Parts: sequence; structure tokens; C-alpha cells
Amino acid sequence: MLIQGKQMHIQIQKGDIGRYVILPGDPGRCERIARYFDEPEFLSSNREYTVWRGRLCGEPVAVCSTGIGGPSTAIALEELVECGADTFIRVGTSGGIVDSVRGGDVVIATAAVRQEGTTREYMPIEYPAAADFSVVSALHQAAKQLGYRQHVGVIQSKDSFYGEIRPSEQPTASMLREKWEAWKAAGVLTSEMECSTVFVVGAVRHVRCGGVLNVLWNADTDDTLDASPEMAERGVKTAVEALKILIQQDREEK
Ligand SMILES: O=P(O)(O)O[C@H]1O[C@H](CO)[C@@H](O)[C@H]1O
Ligand SMILES: O=c1cc[nH]c(=O)[nH]1
Repeated sequence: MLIQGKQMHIQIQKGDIGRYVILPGDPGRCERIARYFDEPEFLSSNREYTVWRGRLCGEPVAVCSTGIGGPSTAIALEELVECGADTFIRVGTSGGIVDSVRGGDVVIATAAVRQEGTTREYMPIEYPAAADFSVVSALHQAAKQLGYRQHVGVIQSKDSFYGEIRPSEQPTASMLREKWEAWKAAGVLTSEMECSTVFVVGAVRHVRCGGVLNVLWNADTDDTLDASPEMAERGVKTAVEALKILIQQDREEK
């Protein structure tokens, strides 16, 4: 929705950005991510949305924060698509669910459990929140080249951060624990809050989306927080390298 020529929330317009966008949750991470671009340039800051742009392999790229959770993420994606973007990589933090996923690992999401409310207003719950195959492949290749310990598979997106961290304090404790154990038994890798929205809104708007998550800890086996700068950069570096791979592939396909 345009207000005085700019998208109402992200405060940019068509022509400001190109096809490729990195989506962190935290607006504070946008500038750091933009430092990986050539010619980084600040575009806007409004509410939880901060936008920077630049170039990779000569192609226009951008970074836009989504804020925490589904509603603000859906708004960011809708408005970025209206500005002409069609390829998105979410970069975020998460907490390992299965025992093999540990602090410092990188997880590439092929799909997300829809334990949130936003995407139910887009598609019935039977519809899967699946990432785009070409974006997943590029992320996998990028993490491999960078030599990171990576996992590729299904992740969980939920609405309640403290429902994950302190389930026993919620009136819904038994439901939360039962679901967590079910995800774990099925090999769900890690828990975060925005991928399912990115994937479902992206599918509905016919754009390509994927996600790469830094793992901060494993909630069940090790709650030592790994928040070192090097750890936080892993997902970002993976996303940047994956965008370069996609840009080259798109040029070859033209
Ligand atoms: O690191 P970001 O992208 O914010 O992602 C994770 O961190 C936040 C919770 O602390 C949620 O947004 C969750 O998805
Ligand atoms: O455990 C975690 C860590 C970061 N973000 C989440 O949503 N969960």
C-alpha cells in the first residue's frame, strides 16, 4: 500500500531495490549485513523495518529487517514484492530441537512447521510452508564452500518465544511440551519465528524464498549461549554467498 509514493511500512518505492533481498529479524543487523555489499547505502528506517541496498556481482541487492514474528514479516515481504523483489533469504537465530543441532551450527530450512497464526490467514493449515528448491540448493552449496557444520531440513516457526524457552511457566505447558517432543521425534532441526511466514507468503506471491539460521544453543542438551561475532556472521556469510550463486545462475539462464 502506497502512502505518498512509498510503501506504507518499509518506506521505499519501486526502483529503490532490485530482485534480491536478505531478511534478518533485527533492524540492528542490517548495516552489518550491508557491509558485505559493494556500494552499501542506507535507504530507510521505520518501526521494525530498516532497509539498506548495495550490489553483489554488479547486481542490485538489499537487506530489510522483518522484526519478530509473523505479522511484521508478512508486511515486509508483501511490500518488498510490490517494490519488485522476487528472491528472498531469511537470516536469523534459532535454538536447536534435535540433539544433533548444537550452538554454532548453521541450519538451512527446506520447510517450516506452521506453529503460528499469520499464515493461517493466507492458506489453510494443510498447505506446507516450503522453501524454494533453488534457494535451498544455493544455501547448501554456500555453507559447504564456507566449511560450516550445517544441517538441511525441516525447522519450526512459532509465535511464542517464551513458550519455547519456558514452556513449564505457561498454562499450555503440556500442549507445548507434547508438540516439542513430536517435532523432535520427527527430526525437526531448530526453532525460530519467521521462516514459515516467509515461505507461505512467498509461495502465495510467487517469489523464491529460503532461510538460513544460526543456532544459538540446544534448548534440551546445552543452554550455553554461543553469541560470538564469528558465530553470528555464519548465517550472513552463507546468505551472501548463496545470493552470488543465484545471481550467476539467473544470468546463465537468461
Ligand atoms: O535472529 P532473529 O532473526 O530475530 O530470529 C530469532 O530471534 C528472535 C527471538 O529472539 C525471533 O525473531 C527468532 O526468529
Ligand atoms: O531458541 C531460540 C533462539 C533464538 N530464537 C528463537 O526463536 N529461539
